Amino acid sequence: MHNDFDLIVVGGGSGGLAGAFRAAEHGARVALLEPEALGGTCVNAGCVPKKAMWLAAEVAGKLGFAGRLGFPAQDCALDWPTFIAHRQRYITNIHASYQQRLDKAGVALLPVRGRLAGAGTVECSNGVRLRAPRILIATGGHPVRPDMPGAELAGTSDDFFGWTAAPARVALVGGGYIAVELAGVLQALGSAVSVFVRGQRLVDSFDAQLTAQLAEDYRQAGIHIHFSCSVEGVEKTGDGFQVIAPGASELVFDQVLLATGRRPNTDAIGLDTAGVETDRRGHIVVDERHATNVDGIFAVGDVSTDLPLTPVAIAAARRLMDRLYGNRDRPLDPHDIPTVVFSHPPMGKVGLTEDQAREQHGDDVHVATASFRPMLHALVDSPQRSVFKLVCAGPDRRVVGIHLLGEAADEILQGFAVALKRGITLDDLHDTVAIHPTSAEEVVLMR
Ligand SMILES: Cc1cc2nc3c(=O)[nH]c(=O)nc-3n(C[C@H](O)[C@H](O)[C@H](O)COP(=O)(O)OP(=O)(O)OC[C@H]3O[C@@H](n4cnc5c(N)ncnc54)[C@H](O)[C@@H]3O)c2cc1C
Ligand SMILES: NC(=O)c1ccc[n+]([C@@H]2O[C@H](COP(=O)([O-])OP(=O)(O)OC[C@H]3O[C@@H](n4cnc5c(N)ncnc54)[C@H](O)[C@@H]3O)[C@@H](O)[C@H]2O)c1
Repeated sequence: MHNDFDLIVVGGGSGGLAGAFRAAEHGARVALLEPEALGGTCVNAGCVPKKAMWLAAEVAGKLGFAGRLGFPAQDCALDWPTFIAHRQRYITNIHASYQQRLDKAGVALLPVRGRLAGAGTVECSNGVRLRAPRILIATGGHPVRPDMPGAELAGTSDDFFGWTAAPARVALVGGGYIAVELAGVLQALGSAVSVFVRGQRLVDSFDAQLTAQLAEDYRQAGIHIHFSCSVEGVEKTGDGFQVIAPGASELVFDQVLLATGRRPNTDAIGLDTAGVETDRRGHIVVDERHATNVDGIFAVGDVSTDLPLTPVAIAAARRLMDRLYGNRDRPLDPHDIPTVVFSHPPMGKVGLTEDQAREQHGDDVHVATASFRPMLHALVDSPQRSVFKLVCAGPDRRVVGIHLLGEAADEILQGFAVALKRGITLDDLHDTVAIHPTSAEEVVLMR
């Protein structure tokens, strides 16, 4: 049977683009199917616009300190339209850069939706059928709305990125990455923020001691967090929206955002036709080499059972293409993946939390913690505290977890994540001379 391409990639987000580029580098003839803007969630409605808003919020926080440090007081309110023009120009440049790179790499970019029509065949939304011996599914995911009355009155993170002003009163439903990140941004940019969390703590995949401090930092910043509070619906009132939840009956909001998780984009992509297996939440089941149960069909990124983070999608796609076309087989290690919540302050982790370490190593766990005020916060007498924590295990006190909450945690973690992966011990950290005065030095000084 005639093949049009060596590889068809369905989805031009983080994973799909990385796979298309790497396969083309190895000489494969690649078609990339993407009906929307290049870059997918990360570039258009995720990491990139979110980080831009986070940076604006950081600047707002610093401007708030300026008056207390002796700088002349000034109006710190953000002019959203101006900032958004900068944000979107940055994103447009990313699109242009991807387009140029695809052209240079000889990848055929087709602005269509794809669906599997049997092994080796993809049917495009314009009716064209393409054939290739290998297909990569990288269709990502979308926000879910809980099944409750009035859910359609609320927005999601996708809607947030369309806003051109900070609403005066915002409710966020959820206690995960997105709820915590958007709560911090909106409060810093002038909204009065309430967060409704079903459970008893924020981002519960992170260390409990750090998330408790983050909740306290948010409380000090004026954010109202309602823990153990299940939202049962949203209603329109005279001048806004009400969240139906215990203790919320008096509260009215201008906007309600649902940040209650995401689902994979697996509907209508022909998985049944091709016989591709999914798990109970609809993610495509892949093995450690990102192969599905069907020969020649692979999946990476949020559509798969992998951790839904951009660098994971990219690393998985590159390694897959190195194996398929470059004769180099290095499966992605799913352990010890560093990750940061862009809260205010940011919170990062790599490896095991203290609880996980105790489950795996019993009593043979040593924990070192530092809780301190970063210098700028001490200078302006702000109550915000940093909490850093090392989790070590075994007789040689190998570092199995690093947890950082505080200014610059997002930038500090990456280098220490390399060290953890290389198997360093607490003694190795103590043998390293500190850089003073920094927050990072606490990592090598903690006992
Ligand atoms: C608000 C928010 C903030 C985030 N912040 C971070 C962060 O700071 N750091 C981080 O690491 N991760 C972050 N993430 C997660 C990150 O965005 C995702 O893990 C990443 O984008 C997944 O990449 P992907 O390639 O799997 O899917 P996506 O980037 O979602 O790309 C999928 C692409 O497939 C296309 N597509 C869908 N169906 C079809 C079809 N049938 N045919 C053709 N194309 C199709 C879509 O249009 C889309 O462009 C964030 C996510 C959100 C929502
Ligand atoms: N900085 C980053 O790297 C970053 C930022 C944003 C998103 N992401 C990725 O995207 C994924 C999705 O983010 P997210 O925040 O949507 O999901 P999440 O899984 O982090 O959090 C979902 C939250 O919603 C709550 N929830 C679920 N159903 C609910 C309901 N019916 N009512 C009330 N609460 C409910 C959960 O308890 C949880 O607190 C993350 O897991 C992460 O991998 C990463």
